Amino acid sequence: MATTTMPPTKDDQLIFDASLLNSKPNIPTQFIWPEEEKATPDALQELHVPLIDISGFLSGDPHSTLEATRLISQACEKHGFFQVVNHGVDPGLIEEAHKLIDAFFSLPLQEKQRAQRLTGESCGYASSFTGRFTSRLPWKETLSFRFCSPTSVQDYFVRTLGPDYLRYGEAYQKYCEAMSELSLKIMELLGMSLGVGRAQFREFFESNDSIMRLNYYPPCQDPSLALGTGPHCDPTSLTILHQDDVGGLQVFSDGNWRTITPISNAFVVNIGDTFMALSNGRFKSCLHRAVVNSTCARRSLAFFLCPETERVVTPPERLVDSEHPRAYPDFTWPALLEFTQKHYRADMNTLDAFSEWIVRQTATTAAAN
Ligand SMILES: C=C1C[C@]23C[C@@]1(O)CC[C@H]2[C@@]12CC[C@H](O)[C@@](C)(C(=O)O1)[C@H]2[C@@H]3C(=O)O
Ligand SMILES: O=C(O)CCC(=O)C(=O)O
Ligand SMILES: [Fe+2]
Repeated sequence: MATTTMPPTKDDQLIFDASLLNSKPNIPTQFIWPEEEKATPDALQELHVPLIDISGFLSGDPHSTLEATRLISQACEKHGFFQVVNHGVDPGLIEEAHKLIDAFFSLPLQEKQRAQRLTGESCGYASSFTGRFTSRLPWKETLSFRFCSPTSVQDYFVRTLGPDYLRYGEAYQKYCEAMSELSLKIMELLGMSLGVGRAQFREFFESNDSIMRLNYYPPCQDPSLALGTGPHCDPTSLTILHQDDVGGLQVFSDGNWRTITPISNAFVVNIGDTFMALSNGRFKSCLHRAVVNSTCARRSLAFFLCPETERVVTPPERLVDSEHPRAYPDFTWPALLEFTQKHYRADMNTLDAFSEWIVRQTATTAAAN
């Protein structure tokens, strides 16, 4: 199979510039995924999951709340994935957030690089992950930023890119606030589904230190060899994702990759590793990936709910007993984040690898004292 190598830049750091790469007949080898991870035709089958209507729960209807918690338990015990509709988020906010993805990623590369994500950092602009990994690169560009206060997003855009980007800051600040509110409501439902009460996880995440990511997947001339986002479980707690109408998200369920067809009025929700640990392993962290296509660019908006930095991730007592011993050690979110940025490439085994790493670190520290 003929492949090209990545064009080197002046400081020898590889750059993913899709408009240049796309004009070549073949994709660079760094973007070719191994046979066992590539997109396969069976993944074209749809994953059948109920759309959870949360309007009844939001307005306090007990019957509808009970039904929502039943469906959520089923989905989270199985694959950690569901979709919500009638969520109350303003469609105009979502539309604006998608428009600004297009506006940002169509800027010249040099302008986007003013927000360049530094090695080991989780925020900023990343054109693929060329500086971080040398193989199995994702065919995408991303912009990630922190949401932790009523002005953090706004401040990020203005500080990093200048006052001309205030419009972006304001729009994404509002979007993150809506996502944070929605995720707290979902935390109430998750608490009820796990039988630990409505307040348990809502209080835990009330003041959160979350991450917002804009994903932009340019068309790829050979989509059967590449992946937009490789198979992974999100290390974060809960992901609320809105995909545009192009499609590309796939979830692993019952031993197969399955497609999640976009629904414009729905949010895709998935459990991440941190919540799997909080639930003592009862709810599964969702294994997912995104494929690319040869004709049109795809966008997705991902809000990753994360605990405040000093909060200890430990399951409620009610979820630990002799039949369900502790599945994971206590940790803080920054320790897991650092693990994924500096020591381990996030995949389907991140939480187990991290748990073993913590246990080893603790033993080493104890031996040294
Ligand atoms: C192709 C990829 C994108 C990703 C790195 C990966 O190899 C597969 C995991 C993805 C992940 C998950 C955790 C973090 O959100 C992230 C920034 C990371 O370090 O690994 C993402 C990367 C991404 O989504 O862009
Ligand atoms: O774009 C998508 O559909 C998935 C993105 C994703 O998994 C991520 O950003 O962690
Ligand atoms: Fe993800």
